[in-house]
Amino acid sequence: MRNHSFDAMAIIDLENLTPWLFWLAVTGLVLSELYFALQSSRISKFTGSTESKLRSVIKDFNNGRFYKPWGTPPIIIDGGKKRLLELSDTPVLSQRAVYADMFGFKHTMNKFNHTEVNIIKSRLFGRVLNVNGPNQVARLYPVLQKRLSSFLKDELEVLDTPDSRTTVIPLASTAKVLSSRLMAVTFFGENLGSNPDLAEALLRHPSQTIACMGAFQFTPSFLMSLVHNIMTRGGREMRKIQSYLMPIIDQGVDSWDEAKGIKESTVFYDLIEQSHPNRDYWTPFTLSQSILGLWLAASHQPWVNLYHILYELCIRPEWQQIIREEVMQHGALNDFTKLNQLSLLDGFMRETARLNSLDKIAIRRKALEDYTFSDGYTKVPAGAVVCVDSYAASHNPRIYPRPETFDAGRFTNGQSHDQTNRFTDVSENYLIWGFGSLACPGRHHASLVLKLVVATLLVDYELELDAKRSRRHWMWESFSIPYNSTRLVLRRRSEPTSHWQ
Ligand code: HEM
Repeated sequence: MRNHSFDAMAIIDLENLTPWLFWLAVTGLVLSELYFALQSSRISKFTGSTESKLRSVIKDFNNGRFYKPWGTPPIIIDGGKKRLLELSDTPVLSQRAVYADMFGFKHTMNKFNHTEVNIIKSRLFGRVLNVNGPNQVARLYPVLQKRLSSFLKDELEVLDTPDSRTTVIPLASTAKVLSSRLMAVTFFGENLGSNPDLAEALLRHPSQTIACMGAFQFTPSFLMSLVHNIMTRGGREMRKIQSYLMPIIDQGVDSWDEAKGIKESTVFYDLIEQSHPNRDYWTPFTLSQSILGLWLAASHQPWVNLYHILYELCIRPEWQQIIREEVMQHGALNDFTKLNQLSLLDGFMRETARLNSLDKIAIRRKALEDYTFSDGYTKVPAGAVVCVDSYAASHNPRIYPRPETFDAGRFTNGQSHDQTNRFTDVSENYLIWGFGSLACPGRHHASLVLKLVVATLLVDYELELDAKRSRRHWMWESFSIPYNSTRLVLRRRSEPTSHWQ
């Protein structure tokens, strides 16, 4: 293992924001908090309440309550399956427009057309990830095991080694780098995916995009391009990624130096092949630009899930033992099909996701024109964002008795009345993947990477939180964001089953 420091890691990595932008944002937030706090108090009570308002502003900032009080809040609708499908699949309620606005894709995705409603793209991604994906990830499993092994040996950022069996690592950044490295293999294969130059760009670009998303909230639109250029050093990583991909797309998959068998199982290969007949539309530039968007989708959620799964395991040591035994009894570590079938591991991950989703709202859509839902009542004006409350769905007591309780066995012991019970299932009572035809097509890839990491760590280590630095997450708007400071203690088990040859 070697000490390794990465500077583009947290989902909103404050160190990564240019300092003056950060302080500008903080000042803007404080002023706006004050403005809204004072505006909401009656003039007659103004002087009496000013002190307490000031105190609450300070308290909010101490508690990490960063948010954008002046933004128009999204319209939250409720509803069953039919309404969720209508929300998800109505073309004028655009998924892409929401994310393009949120992440400033026009800048962060190299001039991405942020108003397009692009069914061609969704179909291509769906076919590659959702239809072909499950078989492909299974074929890549041994390569991923190898990559995980080399990461644990050579790339783990070590904070402390109190004794020869114990290693202390940063939980959030390890989860982030590790899932990026593994996901890179599923996308770009063993050689290209492990190329250190590309791997770093693949790690940094999503972090920069998310940091830009934070900064864009305080940036007048005419300054966005400048801010983006400062924060990303002229879009260096974005251009680097495209410069690796475009020649291969242009010259075809035969020009790509990757072992046979591995190459054909990657997302990149499939994207090139499936888009080939339509190369006039999918030029090397357009396809590589879309891959940047796909990579963002693939990067920013899995690591947060990994963070929470490891955190939950740390505070439930009995479940470490239960899942470890399940993995070992089935000899599942070296057989992805078996690993994927383990119900306790899968149920633990689903329960973690039920209670710890990154976003408390789901199926965000922006109305490209005025829209009235088929009930005739719910009207959405053009430009508004409409969505559902995923927190409420996953805390419905009729579906999940004692919904606040973490019950890791819920999906095997009858304490869930949802019709689905798998981590990767899509359900109206479990919206982490969204719903309808645009539900996350990459969930099988995410599940593979998460299961591989969790099972491997459990077989080799006891997991603990470093009590001194174990804060969990803070809220930013509807997002719950892991703390960077949380430390994970890996204690090598006395009888490790050495599965690495
Ligand atoms: C635990 C990890 C992940 C979670 C929780 C997650 C969740 C989501 C959610 C909530 C959506 C939006 C659905 C909607 O708006 O209706 C989405 C979309 C998407 N996700 Fe994921 N995702 C994860 C991992 C991945 C991975 C690994 C990939 C790629 C390999 C991926 C690819 C996509 C794509 C392409 C879309 C857009 C779908 C479209 O436009 O048709 N996701 N994901």
